[in-house]
Order: sequence, then structure tokens, then C-alpha cells
Amino acid sequence: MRALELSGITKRYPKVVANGGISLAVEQGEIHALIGENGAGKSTLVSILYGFVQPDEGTIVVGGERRSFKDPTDAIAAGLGMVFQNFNLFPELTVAENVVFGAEPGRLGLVDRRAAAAEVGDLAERYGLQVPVGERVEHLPVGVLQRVEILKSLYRDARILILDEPTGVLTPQESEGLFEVMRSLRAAGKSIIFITHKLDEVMAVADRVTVLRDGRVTASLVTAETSPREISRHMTGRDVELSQRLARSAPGAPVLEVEGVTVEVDGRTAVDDVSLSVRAGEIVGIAGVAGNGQDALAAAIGGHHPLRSGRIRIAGTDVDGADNRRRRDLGFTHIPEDRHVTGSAPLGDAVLNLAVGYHRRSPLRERGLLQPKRMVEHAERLIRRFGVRIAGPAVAVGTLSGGNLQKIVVARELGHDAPLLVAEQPTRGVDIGAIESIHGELDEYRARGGAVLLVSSELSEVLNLSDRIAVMFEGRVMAVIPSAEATVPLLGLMMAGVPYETALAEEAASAAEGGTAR
Ligand SMILES: Nc1ncnc2c1ncn2[C@@H]1O[C@H](COP(=O)(O)OP(=O)(O)OP(=O)(O)O)[C@@H](O)[C@H]1O
Repeated sequence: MRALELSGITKRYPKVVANGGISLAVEQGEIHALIGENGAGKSTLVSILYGFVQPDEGTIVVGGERRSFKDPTDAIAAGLGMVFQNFNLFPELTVAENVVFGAEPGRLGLVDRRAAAAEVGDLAERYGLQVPVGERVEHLPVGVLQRVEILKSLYRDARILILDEPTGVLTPQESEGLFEVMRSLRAAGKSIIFITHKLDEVMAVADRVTVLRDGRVTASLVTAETSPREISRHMTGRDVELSQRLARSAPGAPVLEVEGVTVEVDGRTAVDDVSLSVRAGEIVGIAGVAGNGQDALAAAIGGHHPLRSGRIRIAGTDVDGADNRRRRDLGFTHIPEDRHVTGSAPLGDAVLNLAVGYHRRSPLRERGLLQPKRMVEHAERLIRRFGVRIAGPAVAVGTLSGGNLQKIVVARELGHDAPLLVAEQPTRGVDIGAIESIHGELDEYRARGGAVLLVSSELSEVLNLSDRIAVMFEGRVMAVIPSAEATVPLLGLMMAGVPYETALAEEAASAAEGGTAR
């Protein structure tokens, strides 16, 4: 039976057609992947489906009935559920309370704890979702929080679940766990719309895949009958070749030195006695699940957090007490994790966003005056070089899709050849073509002698780019290992807090049982 049918969905914005007549059918008990390059129209389509955005044209039919949603409440009532990338949970409430919160008519918002725990426990068991129903969600791992979000939708009787890039925040083991949950939901007759940029995930878990390009459907394929190459050709209109990394020469002098650094954030130790260094011509990757101190460490290097103890040197100079501007003068550049808040000025155009932070120096400023023509040329050059999809340099970056905004931030920071780059999640949410080009840029930057501290929860990225890898867990560096000795299972175990020696032994044991390495 058909769970959902979208026909001719169209949404126009002043300068782009975000969805240009999209038709899509999702069967009951099907995992349906939605894939496409940045700006292809995926978010717009699911925002329409969930009632956030109203389409200009087109129809939505759910379970055989024509529907129109003026807001998410309508969509939920029709049996839709959405799990966002950013979870929306109350830290001080238990799992069960979070699940039932707001969905209990007649109880005036008061939650009967015992009844809730029993009900949620039953629900979790029925769908094979392991959660500690009575525990406060505060300190639960991300993978569990995600299951709580899924339970929230199931509790509201969702028959169609939309998962928006759900693996972006998970360890490889947690992603595998999520896929298991998705399969058991499918077995129970639920339908899942799964947005991802990762072809291997499409192949692993989806029954069918719809490919979008420039707001249109370019293919709707049965995964068992297609290949990653065919899907990527429909996404990009060309073959994406994964480029070879450049030859590595011996690294030079240390550009970043972090010694015994401890940082407190909101009264808690976020970074706990961390030491590491990055040399010229070297990429050091930090692997870890988000929230294990990586962001606080990056903020401390950038001068946004005071150190409780330890020292940081940039290009040989102790930066204690130096503000962000002074650090930039010493050669520090930074791709921040949050491109919306700290990475960009949404109302500003691309010219401004590609110059900011560098507008005080030549060539963008000469004899104390900004050079508008040069700023425009600079923006145009970077837009071309990084393949940003934007109508022109005068467009406000706030209207760009997530991935294209990320390209703007990366382009700005890499466009200056400073000696040190701290790159946090540089390819989060960007499509495979753009990942390739950002990786290529980072690799070339390193080959030109740049030093990179790469913070990423994307293990393939860390493995592919880094010379050495540090794994962070609860503020500490578990180990720093040469990337040639690292494998996905080994890093995955350490990211979950397993000490290096134990992880090594466990990995060897599972490899002996025929598990996969790397
Ligand atoms: N509110 C808006 N105003 C103007 N343009 C918009 C708006 N929302 C989306 N767009 C444009 O619509 C197009 C489709 O964007 P959308 O966010 O749906 O893409 P996406 O496939 O989800 O991309 P990504 O993978 O980068 O998240 C883009 O060109 C984007 O700039």
C-alpha cells in the first residue's frame, strides 16, 4: 500500500526554483532515501511535507487521502514524524517524560511518571529501540537521544518518519544501531524517508532512492538494482572521481603547540589536560563524537575560552591573553562548526562574508580604505574555485542551502594561505562533489606547508586526510596515533570511551572473527 504520494510539488523563491514539480511515492514498510547535492531541494521538500513551508503548487496524499498542512501540527495529525539533526529534548526530564511531553490531552501538562514509563517501555520494546526509560536524558549519548526522538514520533502515532541526515552525529557503531532500528520499524510497517549525503548508507539501508538535482527528480531507483556510481551520476550529472591525495613530505616546525590545556565551560571541565602539536605541512585529525571537548579546545585555541591551566603557542608565540584578532595576525584561521551563528553573517552578501576577518589587510584594504572592486573580484574568484551555487556575489548568504553556506565559510578561511587552520566539521552537510573539492583544498594547503587541526566526527574524513589522529572522549585525548595504524572500528571504540589498549585488543579479536577492518 502506498503511504505517501507527492505530485508536482513546486516551490519558487525570488531567485531560485527550490522544488520544480517533484513527484515521489513512498510505500508502506519502505525505507526511501532522498539524496542530492547541496541546494538540490531536499530540505525544502521535507519542510513542505512537514508543514513548515507551503508549496506554490502540487498535492500531498497520505494513506490515500489528500492533505494540506498549514503547520507541523497538521502534519503530525496526518501521521508524519520528523527527527531533526538538532534534538529537541528537555535535559532534566527522563526519557519517558520527554517522549510523552505535550502529547497527553487532559492532563494539563502534568506527566504521570509511572504510567509514562510503562507506556514508553512497551513502545520501545515493540519497535526494538533500546532506551533507559527512567533516566534523565541529560548525560545520555547522542545515539540514545536520537532513539528518544524517534520514540516521540512513534508515540504520536507516526506512520511516516522523516530522518534528516541522522548519521551525521553518530559513531560508526551507533550508525549501525540506527540502521537496525530503521529495519525493525520497516518490518513493523512504518515508512521512512531518509535524507543523507552518503551513498554507502543509501546502499546499506534503503529500499529505494529518489535523486534530486536543481529542484527536480532525476531518478527514482531500486537500490538493489543500482550502484553508488549510477546514483552519483544522477546527482551531479557527471562521474565524481575520488582524487588521489598528494604526496606527503616530512612536516616542518610546530605551528600549533597545545600543552597540558584544561578548559572549564559552565563550571564543568570540558578539556582535560590536553597536549598535542601540529607541524607545518601536517594534518592532525581529532576524532570524537560531538560534545567531547573538541569545540571547547578549538575555542580555546581561537582565544574564545580562557585556559584554567596549560599553554598554547601559535607559530612559536605564547598566545596567553591574546585576543582572536591578534591570533589571526599570528596566522590562525578557523572554520567554525556552527556556520550559521559564528561562521557567517546571514543578511550579508557573499562579498562581505568572503572578506570578513581579512578586510583589514591587503589586498582588500589599502592605505586604510576598503577596496570594494577587489572585494567583489575576490568573492567571484572564491565562488568559482569552490563551486558555490549562488546567483551572484551580491546575494545574501542566509538564503543559501546549508551546504553552500558551508562552502562560503571554507572558501573564506582557506582563501588566505595563513600558516594554521583549525577546521571543525568542514564537510558536515556538504555533498560528495563538494566534499571532494574541500578535501582536495585541505590537502593542497597542507602540501603548501599549512598546518591543519581537523576536528571531525566523520571518521572516513579523519582517516583519509590526517597524518596523525587524536581521539577525544570526555575532554581527554585517549591516544594520538599515526593514521596508517588507525581503523574505523578502533577509532569508533575509543570514541565511545574504550581505552587504546583495550580497543586494540577488541578490534584484533573481532577481526579474527571475520569482522571488517578499515
Ligand atoms: N527561504 C528561502 N529563501 C530563498 N531561497 C531559498 C530559501 N530556502 C531555500 N532556498 C533555496 O532553495 C534551493 C534549495 O534549497 P534546499 O535547502 O532545499 O536544498 P538542500 O537539497 O536541502 O541542500 P543541502 O544539502 O545543502 O541542505 C537553494 O538554492 C536555496 O538557496
